[in-house]
Amino acid sequence: MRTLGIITNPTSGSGRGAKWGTEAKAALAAGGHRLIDLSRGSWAASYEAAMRHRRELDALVVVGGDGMAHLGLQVCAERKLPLGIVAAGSGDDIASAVGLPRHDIAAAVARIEDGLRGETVSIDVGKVVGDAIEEPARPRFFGAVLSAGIDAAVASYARSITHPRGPLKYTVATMREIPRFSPYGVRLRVDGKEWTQRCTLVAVANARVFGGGLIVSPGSSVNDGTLELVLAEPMSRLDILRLFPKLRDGSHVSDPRVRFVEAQTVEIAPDPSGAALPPAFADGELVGATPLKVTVAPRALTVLGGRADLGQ
Ligand SMILES: Nc1ncnc2c1ncn2[C@@H]1O[C@H](COP(=O)(O)OP(=O)(O)OP(=O)(O)O)[C@@H](O)[C@H]1O
Repeated sequence: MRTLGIITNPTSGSGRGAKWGTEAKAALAAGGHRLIDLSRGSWAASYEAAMRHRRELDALVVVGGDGMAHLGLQVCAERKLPLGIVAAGSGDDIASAVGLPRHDIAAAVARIEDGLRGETVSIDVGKVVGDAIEEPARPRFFGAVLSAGIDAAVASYARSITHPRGPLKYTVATMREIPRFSPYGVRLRVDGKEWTQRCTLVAVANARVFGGGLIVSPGSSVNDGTLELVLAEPMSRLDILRLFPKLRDGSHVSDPRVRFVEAQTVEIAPDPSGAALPPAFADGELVGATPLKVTVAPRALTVLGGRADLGQ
């Protein structure tokens, strides 16, 4: 018998989170484990409950999408506490990056059981420091991608509105943000080399995918010990709309306006040569305003039942 913390989120997966959370708890309890339910009324309150109880746990299990995996990362990374992920969100980029099943509670719990018997994978995570990182999780870790470009502006507006709900929120936010777009001014310091430029997209990728399967950084892998800076030069609004569909298969790699730079450390700061950068988002969650410093924390997270193919 193991002591497992579990965090569920009723809002995950367009409202299916409560039902899936109940199913996951029942399946884990049937395995004979002692469960401590650390779910609270918000992401921050659940995080704080998990931090208070983490020393009592053999592992933490999160049920939901990337927001919940992002929560689990904060508690488990660099602490040798294994993380179990029951992927039940709209995107599940982190679960996909470690080859875990989606929307299949029995299969996800079976992987957690495999993990408790020793089948685990250790992955890199991004570690973010900065004065404006949102409380309570500082420094902030991420599993998939951190972005402070046009997609972060869309995410930021989507977060500020209550209607419509679900994926439609992002359509509304895109329709609002693209017409207002003007290239951002950014000062970058990448492994000690510094420059300023204007850009459309500035992202730091640990995994290949973000935004529910968009292949923003095809060359990334969550166990290669590096991050990739993804930069897109200034573009017209029409070209941005043309770029987005290319992320579905990663074909933007052949666009000369998009650059990929392998890095251990990336510092992102606003620069007056262009429009103000939006606040950064990572794994779909608000991280906070720039300046931010991102470093790679190699193999800092152990995922139960993760596979070495890592979703490539
Ligand atoms: N207890 C809670 N009550 C309300 N909202 C919560 C709670 N816990 C987390 N949240 C928020 O709910 C949002 C959605 O969660 P989650 O990411 O798990 O699902 P999703 O959006 O369906 O999946 P994905 O992020 O993979 O697309 C997150 O932004 C998270 O901060």
